Amino acid sequence: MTARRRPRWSELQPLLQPRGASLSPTDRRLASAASIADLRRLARRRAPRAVFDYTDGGAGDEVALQRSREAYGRIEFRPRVLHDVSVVDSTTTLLGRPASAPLVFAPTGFTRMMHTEGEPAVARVAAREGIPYALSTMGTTSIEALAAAAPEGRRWFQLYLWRDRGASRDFVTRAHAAGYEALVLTVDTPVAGPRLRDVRNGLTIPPSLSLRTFVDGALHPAWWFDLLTTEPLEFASLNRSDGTVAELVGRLFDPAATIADLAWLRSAWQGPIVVKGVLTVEDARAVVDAGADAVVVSNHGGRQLDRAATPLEVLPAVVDAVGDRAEVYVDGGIMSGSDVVAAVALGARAALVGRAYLYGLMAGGERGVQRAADILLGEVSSTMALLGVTRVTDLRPDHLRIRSDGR
Ligand SMILES: Cc1cc2nc3c(=O)[nH]c(=O)nc-3n(C[C@H](O)[C@H](O)[C@H](O)COP(=O)(O)O)c2cc1C
Ligand SMILES: CCCCC(=O)C(=O)O
Repeated sequence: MTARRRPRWSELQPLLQPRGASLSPTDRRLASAASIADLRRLARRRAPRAVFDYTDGGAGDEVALQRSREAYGRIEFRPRVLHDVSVVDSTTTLLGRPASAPLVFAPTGFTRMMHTEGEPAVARVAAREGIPYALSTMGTTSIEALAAAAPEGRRWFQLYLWRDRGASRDFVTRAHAAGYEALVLTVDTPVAGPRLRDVRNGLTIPPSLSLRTFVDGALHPAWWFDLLTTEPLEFASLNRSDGTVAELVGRLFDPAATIADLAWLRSAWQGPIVVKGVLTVEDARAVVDAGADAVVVSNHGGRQLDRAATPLEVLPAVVDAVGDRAEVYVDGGIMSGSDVVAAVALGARAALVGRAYLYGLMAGGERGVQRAADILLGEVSSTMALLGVTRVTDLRPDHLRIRSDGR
């Protein structure tokens, strides 16, 4: 009979080490995030309140923001079983070029305020994952620097029309010279939406030092340290501009822009034009008539006109009206890959996400954005498989129904 040998300490040690012990604390936190909602919780802890609120918040009473999210909660899937789903292909084409999934990283202003790695981090993840990313006119990385950071990526440039039309023309010229593939003209921001959280927090761009921001920063030292050790924000379009978001919009954006400006843009830009911020069939028809190649059904993530229509609800009518002449995308409130699949089943060619990747960025820079992309793309594939669908083009409205009881 052999005696039972007592295990040696060296053999036990690996079992006693916490899982992922070789990872940095940030990586460990990110690895424990199983959903975009988890990344949001991490983001809330790391970022100063004013920065988190600017990202997370909406306009007015945030009714449009809430409704945009709730619309996805009303989706009930109708899975089809006993279909071979051993290989799921989430690829598609957007504006005539391949994308690994029907997903786009939406343009977001002041991204380096959320984390100093900023727009280049977002662009690198998008390039790695084979999805397009739109740099904002209000971005904090120049058009050229972003192109250098992700030369192989699908880069779009989002245009706000300036009062100074010479400056708008310059952005178009620079975007072309730097190899951007498409322009995204955002049309829902003639004036700033009333962002009440920003008013209450006293947010300025760049954040300015006051007792309130000092305390906010002191409570979030990691963010503060990063900010102090990198260069000041560099704007995509401006050398520098200070003020509240509403002041910047009032000073720079042209509230007199009309459909004639879209016609001008059509003549000035040879590549595809995406018009972002359409919420009615009438406007969708008008912008496609004026030369748009794609429209984004969007209420700007509930950040502009509060109680504006809910994008997912408007989507099918816009697809019916212009879907044969233009690609139709949707955004607002998308927090999972299954939301993306629902939007595609209802006729969207792609879904844009803003906050989903920004929560990742705030939680852990580029690695956090990568985590957000992994979560979203993984969920797109698993939702398709569970629905019994292996190709994006096979997603149809009859894969879901919309519950009217709100549960
Ligand atoms: C912090 C933040 C900044 C934004 N900045 C811009 C911008 O500069 N230009 C623009 O067209 N849209 C901007 N948007 C709107 C997004 O492009 C997109 O429409 C919206 O985020 C979609 O909703 P979601 O965040 O719920 O995904 C911004 C959104 C957020 C959250
Ligand atoms: C309003 C202009 C600044 C960026 C932006 O579009 C947003 O915060 O939603």
